[in-house]
Amino acid sequence: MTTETAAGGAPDAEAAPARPADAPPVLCARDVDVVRDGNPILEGLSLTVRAGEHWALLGANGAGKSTLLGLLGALTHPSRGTVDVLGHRLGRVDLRSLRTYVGHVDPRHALRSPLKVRDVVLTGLTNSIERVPRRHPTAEQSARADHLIGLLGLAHRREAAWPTLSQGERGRALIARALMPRPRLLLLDEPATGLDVAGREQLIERIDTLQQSHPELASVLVTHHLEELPPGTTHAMLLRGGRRLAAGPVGETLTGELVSACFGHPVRLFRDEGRWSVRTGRTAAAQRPG
Ligand SMILES: Nc1ncnc2c1ncn2[C@@H]1O[C@H](COP(=O)(O)OP(=O)(O)OP(=O)(O)O)[C@@H](O)[C@H]1O
Repeated sequence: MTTETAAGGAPDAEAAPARPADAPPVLCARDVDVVRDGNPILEGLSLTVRAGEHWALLGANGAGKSTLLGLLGALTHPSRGTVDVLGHRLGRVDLRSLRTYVGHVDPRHALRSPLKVRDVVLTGLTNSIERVPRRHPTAEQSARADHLIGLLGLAHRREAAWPTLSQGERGRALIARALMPRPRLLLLDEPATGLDVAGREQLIERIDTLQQSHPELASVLVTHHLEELPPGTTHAMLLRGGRRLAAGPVGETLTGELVSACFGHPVRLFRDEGRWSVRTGRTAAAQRPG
């Protein structure tokens, strides 16, 4: 059954079960500003992500989503405020060591050589694009790579060369790669961009399986499209102009009113079997019976 999500903040009956509020924070950003070339990109942002939570980061083009993801992934420092990843403060520890705890899936992965899927997944151990010469995986690491390839639905493509993969297969291979070092946090930057319907649905299905098989893993997924959110999404942050418009459990944040304000366009939200869909306010009103 499709239901319109609550406009005023009532919990959504289909929302994923809430995690205990005292689960340990995987990351904690407090009052963060990012300034680039004198321009404020993020202003006064705070966010706490706990083990087992799956956050959606939503906002229009230029809202600051990728910049925030770069901070959470220990790729950059804030200009003001603090970011703690698993209790380690950015600026006080080596960023490379922090990245071991964070799996960052970027669809713009710049691999040029024809590595096989299995070898691409194994580069997650060295956090490198290409294979590191003279580094050979252990039997346990190879077995883990095969396990993750199966989990992401790519067992039949294990020996395929990277350039022959479809975009959807590449996206799933990159998630398997990001999981190799057993991260506590998975960051997904617009993972469904450019996928056809089948590719998108396969991706969402695999993310769903992953969330169920790794209950302690936390994730933050950036997207412009609510249709791309996995049903296990527990929380959402809405960004507008580098500021936090709303953040919290999906039942409170993914409402027509807040999403309309986030994108600057009137929309209505519907939820069916855990998945969201959006229609512009006017169209949805015209289709209402009676
Ligand atoms: N190094 C930089 N110098 C100046 N401005 C920057 C820099 N990096 C990003 N910006 C600006 O900051 C704003 C936020 O960029 P960001 O890429 O984080 O947004 P986004 O929400 O991910 O956008 P999109 O949805 O289009 O990918 C944009 O206006 C962008 O032009």
